[in-house]
Amino acid sequence: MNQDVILQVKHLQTKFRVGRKIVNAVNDVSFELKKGRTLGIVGESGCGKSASAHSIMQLLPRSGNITGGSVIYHGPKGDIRLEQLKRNGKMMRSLRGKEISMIFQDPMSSLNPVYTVGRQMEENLIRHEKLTKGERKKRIVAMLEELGIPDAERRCGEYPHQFSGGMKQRVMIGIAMICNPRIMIADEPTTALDVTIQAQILELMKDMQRKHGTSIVLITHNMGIVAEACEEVAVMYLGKVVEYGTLEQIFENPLHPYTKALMRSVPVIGMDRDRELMTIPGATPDASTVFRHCEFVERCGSACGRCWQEMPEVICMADGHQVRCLRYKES
Ligand SMILES: Nc1ncnc2c1ncn2[C@@H]1O[C@H](COP(=O)(O)OP(=O)(O)OP(=O)(O)O)[C@@H](O)[C@H]1O
Repeated sequence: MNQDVILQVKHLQTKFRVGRKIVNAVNDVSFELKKGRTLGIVGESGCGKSASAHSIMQLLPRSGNITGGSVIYHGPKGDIRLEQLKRNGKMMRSLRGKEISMIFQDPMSSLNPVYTVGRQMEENLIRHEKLTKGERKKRIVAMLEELGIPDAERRCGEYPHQFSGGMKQRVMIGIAMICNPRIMIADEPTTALDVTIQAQILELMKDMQRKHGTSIVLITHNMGIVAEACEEVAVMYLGKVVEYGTLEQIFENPLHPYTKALMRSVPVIGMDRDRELMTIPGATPDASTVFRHCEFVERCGSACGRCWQEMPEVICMADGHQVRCLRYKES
């Protein structure tokens, strides 16, 4: 095993039961998170990004279950198989918020409106650290200052509705970072924010990473955000990782037609001004469909007869770049 890897997801499978249907939300997903780096998980809505994150954190709802594969956390006390832990067992509770934290897309629904911001930041400290009330207050104020929230001492006594959207998201980062976790999973942390604030929040996360050495999994549907913030990238489509590599590999030599389509769908700094932004035709199929051929075939501009007959396996290039496509050379 590579010493630099902190989290290893191998052939993970997660299914949801919806009535009599089985939804294959995560279907043979593998990736590695390296220490102090940011892995981007990117793909359209419904491709299984959040289900992957919730599987790692053991935060799946009752209807969801990990049915295969493994999630190995290389922690300070040795390796822990997270998928084997009870969702609310002692070990998982001791890791969640302390060593592995998560920030969610919508701060409004994640922050509790009836508690002050300081009280909500204090919760993780009470749970995981042996500190006096005064020491906790000091840590919270220092964290809010680090997050660029002016007048931190006073503001930690205020309620979420007294904060702007961007400030609320800073608080969410504060809650996630207060115990200095080794891993932070950020699920679309900037989606609800306008573009300037988005950039500030991303910069702030990178800042925190530089200062604290945090490893980040950044979930997004936006290739522009991947380009700005990530070092490694997993592109997901319908529960599978269809392309995986370093940022350079993915951006300089995209191999999967879906990755290429995603890139054409967002403006990226430096792109030709006259180039039109494209949408990907069609919609993601229902995740309960059982496929015997490539899941992307109906939306793919490069598909051939074989693509309708065979399920592509992962192909690994000599430089480690991976793709799940029969036509990656031709597309
Ligand atoms: N609680 C649930 N019950 C049933 N199906 C679910 C549940 N949560 C997610 N799914 C299904 O699992 C699949 C993956 O969903 P997931 O939320 O992981 O996608 P996503 O890529 O995170 O999308 P988004 O960007 O919209 O958050 C989808 O088909 C979705 O409908």
